[in-house]
Amino acid sequence: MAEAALSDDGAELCLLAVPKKGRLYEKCNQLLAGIGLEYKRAPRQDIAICPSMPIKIVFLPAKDIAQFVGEGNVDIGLTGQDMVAEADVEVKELIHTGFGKCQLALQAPIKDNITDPKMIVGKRIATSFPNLTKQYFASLADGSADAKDTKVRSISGSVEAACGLGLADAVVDLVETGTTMRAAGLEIVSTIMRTETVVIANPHSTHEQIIETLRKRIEGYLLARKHKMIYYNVAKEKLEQAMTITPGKKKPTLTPLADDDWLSVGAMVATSDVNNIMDDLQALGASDIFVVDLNNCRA
Ligand SMILES: Nc1ncnc2c1ncn2[C@@H]1O[C@H](COP(=O)(O)OP(=O)(O)OP(=O)(O)O)[C@@H](O)[C@H]1O
Ligand SMILES: O=P(O)(O)OC[C@H]1O[C@H](OP(=O)(O)OP(=O)(O)O)[C@H](O)[C@@H]1O
Repeated sequence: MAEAALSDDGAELCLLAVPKKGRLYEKCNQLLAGIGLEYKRAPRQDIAICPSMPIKIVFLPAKDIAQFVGEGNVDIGLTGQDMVAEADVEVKELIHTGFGKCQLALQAPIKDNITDPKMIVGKRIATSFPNLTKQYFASLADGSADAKDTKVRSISGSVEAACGLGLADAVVDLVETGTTMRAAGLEIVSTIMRTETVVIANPHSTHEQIIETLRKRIEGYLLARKHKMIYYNVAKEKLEQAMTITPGKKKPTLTPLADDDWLSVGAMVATSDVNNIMDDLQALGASDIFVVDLNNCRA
């Protein structure tokens, strides 16, 4: 266990790890701002203290976050499920954030026409996920002698280039849009796992209360990001139909208007549905339809 970080008054600080660069950096930074964790980070420093909570933020490579949270050096962190699986550590998965979605896939050159992952057993694989790759091939080969012959070479970046360079017959790497894969002349042979960014915590952390506060704040922030508030006026006789279009999270809020035959309705709606909902309400005869962004919320 690492030496505990202390606040000015000597209390132990909860360590929160976020990716220091790469794909997840910007999204995680927005999330920190959204949950009120402002911090000052000196140039080139990977540690920052939060004035508003007894928390020290550590900026680490996404790969190390899973390892450090699992081993208890850090209390809570944000990283990919792929990194957690690769590190093979025991962590509590607190929240699926819905961002950083992609898949870890076995990819081979299109020209080789590999139709079954078993065709790659015994060949050379390049990856930055050596543990998951070895496990995958062990399960594929059912313990046959060929499984041991599959050579897994660990490389840290630009994995897709390995086949073109003659270093490997196939690669295991992340695919989101497939642009990188196609540019390298590769195609997916099989999906090893689907992954997204998760909030993880060490199961034995002594900072249970702070972790719980962070969990609630992050959940509220993510819920707000996925929803908007819609407000509109509707004739009382159309209320029942309007409520089927906007049922709200529990129920919509109804407010009387100066005109006894009409009501004002407020309801939470999914961001992805908001335009269809406005179309449907307008077609029903609702008027003065407004949509308002949510900064944060609690269910
Ligand atoms: N193309 C992608 N689309 C969505 N999520 C991704 C993508 N690539 C990576 N991720 C997610 O982001 C995590 C970190 O990936 P990233 O490549 O940024 O890490 P890194 O290796 O630490 O950074 P860098 O590549 O800059 O060294 C991955 O473990 C995965 O969960
Ligand atoms: O399917 P796509 O949308 O093309 O995304 C996949 C690429 O994204 C990641 O790399 P990244 O661009 O983060 O850089 P890296 O190779 O340096 O890790 C991953 O390692 C792939 O190379």
